Amino acid sequence: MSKVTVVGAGNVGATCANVLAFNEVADEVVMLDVKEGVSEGKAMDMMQTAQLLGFDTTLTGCTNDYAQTADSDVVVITSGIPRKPGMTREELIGVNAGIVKSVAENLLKYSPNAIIVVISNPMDTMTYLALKSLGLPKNRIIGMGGALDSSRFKYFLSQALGCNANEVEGMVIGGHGDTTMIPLTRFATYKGLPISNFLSAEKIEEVAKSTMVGGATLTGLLGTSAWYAPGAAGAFVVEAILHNQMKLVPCSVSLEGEYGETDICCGVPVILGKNGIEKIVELPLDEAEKAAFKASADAVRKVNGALKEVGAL
Ligand SMILES: NC(=O)C1=CN([C@@H]2O[C@H](COP(=O)(O)OP(=O)(O)OC[C@H]3O[C@@H](n4cnc5c(N)ncnc54)[C@H](O)[C@@H]3O)[C@@H](O)[C@H]2O)C=CC1
Ligand SMILES: O=C([O-])CC(=O)C(=O)O
Repeated sequence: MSKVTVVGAGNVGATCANVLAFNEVADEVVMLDVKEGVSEGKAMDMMQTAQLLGFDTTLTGCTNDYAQTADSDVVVITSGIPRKPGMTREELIGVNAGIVKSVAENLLKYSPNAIIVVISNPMDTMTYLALKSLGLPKNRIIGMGGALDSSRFKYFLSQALGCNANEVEGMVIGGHGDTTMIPLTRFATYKGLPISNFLSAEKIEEVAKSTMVGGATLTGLLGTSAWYAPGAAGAFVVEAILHNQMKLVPCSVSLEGEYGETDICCGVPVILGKNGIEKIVELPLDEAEKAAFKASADAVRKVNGALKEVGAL
């Protein structure tokens, strides 16, 4: 029996739980939120789609009752506030650091062997906080950002190419921030061929810029940040772990010398399998890409510095 807990049954958490159930990724999905009745209500609503959609996963909800999350294989943390138009993700640190820390500690009490997927923003810093405060091996702490950013990159590429997004390959590494993301345009392909065969340098630059501000654009349109693709990206990462898929996915992970960085969680390609991070994959970056990664890591490290100021570390 496989079990996944999703903490935070708001926009992202509920969507993630819904995708996990619809795709029968786990036998059991538990949602937990502090808002009385919300997780229970959303779980019941989703369970009433089971015969319509034809899934067997059992969904339950609870209000802050961590006993219900016991023995989860994977836990997903989405609790915390989202940004509003005009804000950066980094501005959320003051509120979200305390929430993520206490949620992670509670989860671990009941699921000591769980792999932890952090989604709450600022995600790289929240992942670093989980790593530092829980003291777990680094393969079990995974920040979700790159899966989403890469999916957006492929969307914008497919729009520019006029093709289906499944026909393109592309990855985004670096921090999950408006200015820290690095869409790897040099490695992006359309049917295995470099995109530079099909798109002008200006168009490729435009795609990269749209990708980087993808979350901010949606926040401007929606009044709060996005949830369909973020929830699906969370479920995608959970599935790769739980089903031991050995997929290559950019995730925010603890770096110990890889990409020239230490004491930081930042987005790099990793192989995801039953142990969480099975391997960090080092790409042959050129000088410009290396410089971009260093600048991105420096910016993430600066935000991590604020964890002390807000009393989280
Ligand atoms: N890493 C990524 O790629 C993405 C990250 N996010 C982040 O995910 C987080 C959630 O976003 P949304 O779901 O849109 O927000 P939301 O406001 O819809 O949901 C958040 C939920 O967390 C709950 N919550 C707050 N404190 C809690 C606690 N101590 N224990 C349990 N539940 C608690 C709230 O009651 C609420 O239901 C935000 O920080 C957002 O910035 C959003 C999209 C993508
Ligand atoms: O934009 C935000 O604040 C939420 C998020 O991380 C995303 O959608 O990429």
